Amino acid sequence: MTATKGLEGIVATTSSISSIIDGVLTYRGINIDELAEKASFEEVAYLLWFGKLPNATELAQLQQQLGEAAAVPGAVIDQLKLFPKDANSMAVLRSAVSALALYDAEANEMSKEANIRKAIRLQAQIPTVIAAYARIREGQEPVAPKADVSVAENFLYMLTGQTPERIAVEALDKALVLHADHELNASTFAARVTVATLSDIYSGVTSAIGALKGPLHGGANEAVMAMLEEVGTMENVEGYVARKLENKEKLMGFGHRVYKNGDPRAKHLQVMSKELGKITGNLNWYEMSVKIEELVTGQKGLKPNVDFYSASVYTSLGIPRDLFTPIFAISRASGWTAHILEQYDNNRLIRPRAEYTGPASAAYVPISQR
Ligand SMILES: CC(=O)SCCNC(=O)CCNC(=O)[C@H](O)C(C)(C)COP(=O)(O)OP(=O)(O)OC[C@H]1O[C@@H](n2cnc3c(N)ncnc32)[C@H](O)[C@@H]1OP(=O)(O)O
Ligand SMILES: O=C([O-])CC(=O)C(=O)O
Repeated sequence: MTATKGLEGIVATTSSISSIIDGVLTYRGINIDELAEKASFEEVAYLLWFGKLPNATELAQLQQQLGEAAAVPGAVIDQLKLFPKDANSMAVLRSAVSALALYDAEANEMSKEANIRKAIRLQAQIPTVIAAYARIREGQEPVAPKADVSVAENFLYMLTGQTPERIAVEALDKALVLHADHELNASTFAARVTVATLSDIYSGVTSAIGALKGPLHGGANEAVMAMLEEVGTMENVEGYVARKLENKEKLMGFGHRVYKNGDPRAKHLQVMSKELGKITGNLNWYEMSVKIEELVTGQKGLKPNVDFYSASVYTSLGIPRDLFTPIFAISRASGWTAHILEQYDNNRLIRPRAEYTGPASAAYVPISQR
């Protein structure tokens, strides 16, 4: 038995939800480039869950279900109020999703219908929890969700209490489409491993949030913004990149386990970053990002991944840095739950082996002799 570090190249399951073939990403066979231009996040969530694009009635029904489910139990809001005000927002989300299960009468109901209802509830409630905590920590009351607006609009509305600009809603919606699913990424794998024990969907999503939080995965978008803030101005870019490369340190938002010739989602976020920078009158983050890309790709051959330009996009939308990874979770909740449903449909316990590297045989030494 020989281990493959990081399971690189190991095909661990079959899935019909999304594919990465020759660097092309599809959701249910539809190219991400087309979805990014034409589909709403709700259409994409429907596509991931049900395997086909919704017709107008099906889409309206899903939008209604999401709107109606968006309010979270008061007990969960009360718990958010008890959390430290300086807690990590992904840790808050992980705890809150776990808490949501306690107030869902169907939490441990394992029928397919119940699991679809819970997937929709989770999708609807995750943005509410994130926005509520963002306000609570600032000493403000949470804003109740609207029942008749998109996930993107509702999130921005709940953050500020103001109706967001159309352009902001469109940008966030597109970002949600781009992040919705990505084959067997680490957080989705974590979700599938958890529910393959026949544990419940909340446990699967809680595991996934824990995995997404790390800076080698979803947490990279916050690390990118931290880098841009540290660099500060265009004049500092060259020195910063040179230092990082010289010290063999990672440049956040670059590289990918699967894409070696570039992440097809990055170009959409780059365009959005530029457009939003023009609208806000601050192209600094975008221009520094372009310069960093030029240097890192030129000198190291590494291409930006989905997290790289999303950092400047979210900053231009006025979103605080520590909500970037939670926003990723809003989107990826659709993919996680689609994968959980798929896992339940054709389940087998996921239990690989480890190559043992410890001593072959060791004596038990009584405690008095150690
Ligand atoms: C949504 C997402 O999860 S996208 C990924 C988000 N994560 C990041 O942006 C963090 C920065 N990137 C990375 O850490 C990595 O590229 C990962 C984790 C994404 C992929 O990791 P792996 O597939 O294990 O690649 P690995 O770490 O083996 O890298 C291969 C080589 O490229 C280098 N490399 C990879 N990414 C980077 C980077 N961002 N900066 C500098 N060097 C890098 C490695 O140091 C390694 O060099 P070596 O062969 O000289 O030792
Ligand atoms: O697939 C991966 O390894 C990481 C990634 O890009 C994602 O989850 O979107």
